[in-house]
Amino acid sequence: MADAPITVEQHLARVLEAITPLGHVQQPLMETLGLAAAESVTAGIALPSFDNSAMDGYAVRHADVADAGEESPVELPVVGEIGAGNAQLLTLPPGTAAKIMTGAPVPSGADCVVPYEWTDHGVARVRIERSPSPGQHVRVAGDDVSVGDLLIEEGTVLGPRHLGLLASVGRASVASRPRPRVVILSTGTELREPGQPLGHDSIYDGNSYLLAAAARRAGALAYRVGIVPDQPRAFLDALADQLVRADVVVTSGGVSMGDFDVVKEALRPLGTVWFGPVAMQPGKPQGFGTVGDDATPIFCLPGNPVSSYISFEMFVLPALRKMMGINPHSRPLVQARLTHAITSPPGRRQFLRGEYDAASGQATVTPVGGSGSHLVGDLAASDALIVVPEDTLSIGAGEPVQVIRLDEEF
Ligand SMILES: Nc1nc2c(c(=O)[nH]1)N[C@H]1C(S)=C(S)[C@@H](COP(=O)(O)OP(=O)(O)OC[C@H]3O[C@@H](n4cnc5c(N)ncnc54)[C@H](O)[C@@H]3O)O[C@H]1N2
Ligand code: MOO
Repeated sequence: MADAPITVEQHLARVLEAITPLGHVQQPLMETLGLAAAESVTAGIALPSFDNSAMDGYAVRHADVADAGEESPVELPVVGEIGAGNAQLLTLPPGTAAKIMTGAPVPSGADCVVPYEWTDHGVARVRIERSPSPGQHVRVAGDDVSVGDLLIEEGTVLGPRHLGLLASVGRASVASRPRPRVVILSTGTELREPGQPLGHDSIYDGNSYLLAAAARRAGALAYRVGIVPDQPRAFLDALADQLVRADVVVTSGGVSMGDFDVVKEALRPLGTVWFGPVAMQPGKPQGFGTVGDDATPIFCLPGNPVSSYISFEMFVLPALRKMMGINPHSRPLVQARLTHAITSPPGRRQFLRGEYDAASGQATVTPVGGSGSHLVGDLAASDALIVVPEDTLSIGAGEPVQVIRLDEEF
């Protein structure tokens, strides 16, 4: 007798309950791209940290050049040159000018900068033909960031702009959770590595690439283990070898009703991994539990490639995001109008592949290929999943549907 299927929500809830976020550590900034900050960061210094010039030109006192014009130029002695990172002149005497470069500190006394273009470019003396307004071309200390400003809130997913800001205030590291290490094991005696010759009854192992790439895109470190044949001993040996470097294990294949369903056969006796059907298509046969001394979470995904990938998106991705402290865990649902009618089996939530188009102002989604869970060509040609509820048997063209966009950051 087959087990009664559980819902997608029940399975996801069970998975997320078993997953705990990884502990956080200070990591060098460049290691944290795409990770969530595990601390709120405030500014230890102001930005800019000193008044500095926005132009290459001459630092002056406004009072000395207020009357300068093309017909009435003002001439001032040049008393020094201030470079960015090379500032000796700290105070500008009245009635003088100092050459100053973009980013260099404005000496005390000076209150504006005359760009080169408004002068004769003089070295010992300079002729100024136009007056800046008071403060013009001076970037005032703290006009961007003040000491104590909140720069990054805990939970922020760190992108290039955040890392640039953290570096700009002198932070070399930030507390963040490490990337989960995901070990991917493809099972199947029929599998061959890409690049190797294919027999009359063998196929290439696409799944471990699909899953490893999906894990890496989620921000994890993915370790793709070589193909494991349909022998429980070989599978358990490979698993034992890999556990040392795994925060999560993902297997593909060997979980349905066949005579050689290796993953189920090997893990069921442990009693720590649940196997059963989830009311979805593709992705009905699923396994989830823990293995090894550290109770490492293990996802046993079905071998059909589309089933494997959709199972990853629905269950593994949210788990990885929870481990990384990234919210939301699951991809958002968006609405779109269906361009072509579809049908769906009763009792299972169907995830049809589709192409999403928001260009016309009103979002639409076009089904791509059929519902078969072996259709990798159609999977690659799609960028969205059309979610058809369990009790819906058909949806007409033009009707609204819920869609999961697969390539969007969220
Ligand atoms: N009698 C039943 N048979 C099947 C049922 C069922 O309920 N009763 N469920 C079907 C469904 S639904 C799915 S999904 C599959 C899941 O099967 P397994 O997880 O046991 O996977 P395998 O049998 O090992 O492989 C299925 C299919 O996928 C191909 N495959 C496997 N691994 C890879 C890989 N790494 N790269 C590319 N392709 C792979 C494999 O060759 C098979 O064609 O079971 C149905 N059967
Ligand atoms: O449910 Mo299976 O996962 O159709 O291919």
